[in-house]
Amino acid sequence: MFTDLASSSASVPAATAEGTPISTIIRQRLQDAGQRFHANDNIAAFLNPHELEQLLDEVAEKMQGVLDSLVIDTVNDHNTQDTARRVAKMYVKEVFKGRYTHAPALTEFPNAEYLNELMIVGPITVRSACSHHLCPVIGKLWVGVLPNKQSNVIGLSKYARLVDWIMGRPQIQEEAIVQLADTIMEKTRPDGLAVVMECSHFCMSWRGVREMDSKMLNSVMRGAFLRDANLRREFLALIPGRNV
Ligand SMILES: Nc1nc2c(ncn2[C@@H]2O[C@H](COP(=O)(O)OP(=O)(O)OP(=O)(O)O)[C@@H](O)[C@H]2O)c(=O)[nH]1
Repeated sequence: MFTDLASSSASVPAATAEGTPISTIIRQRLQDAGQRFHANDNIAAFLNPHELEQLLDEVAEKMQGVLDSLVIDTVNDHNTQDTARRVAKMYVKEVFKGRYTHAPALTEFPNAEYLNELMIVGPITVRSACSHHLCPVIGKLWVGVLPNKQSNVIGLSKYARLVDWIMGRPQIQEEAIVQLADTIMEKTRPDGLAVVMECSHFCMSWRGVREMDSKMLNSVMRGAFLRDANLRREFLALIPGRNV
């Protein structure tokens, strides 16, 4: 089970300690609140809005240190002069922004016809990075939902927004799919939920074992999909062109 820090109501005192790195201040808040801050945890509730810029500045400074240690002449090499800041921006505001921003708002519509038929959305693009090497993890996933007759339904695009939020953190695929399923269950309370994910891990192709074609496939079934083998079969049979 993962902690959704974004939905917690932790109070966030403003940074006061002059000269203390902003990451130290944020980490202290998390520790004081007893909150986990693994790579795939969301810590938005522990940051004041302006602190994201301060965090970006700090990461850029440390990234410059990495480039210096890699013996890259960032002063004279026109290609790398702004690389430290570019990489910091990419981490904090782009590829890992799912750690630092609150969950997307989910527009709900009344389930006026009390529908509870199977609905599938996908393929939804997965863009993430592995927690081990911070190498890209790129793929797609499908979500199957058996809505509850009494619950509201959410807008279709919101599944893709939730995927973007959960995958926009350093992840491992096994934990990512569970985190996503837990979040969809918590926010929509369907009778059943199925998720299938298929990803290429660049840590296995670009580097390391350099295996270009292998992918990781995994699935999570909840509620009615766990109990009903026919529903499971129907979902898996309806996923269009998964292997194309
Ligand atoms: N189970 C799982 N493993 C992953 C995932 N993403 C990356 N990995 C693996 O995590 C492992 C990290 O292994 P280490 O042995 O610590 O790192 P390494 O020495 O660089 O390993 P190699 O990749 O084999 O060169 C590698 O085997 C990766 O393939 C994921 O989503 N799930």
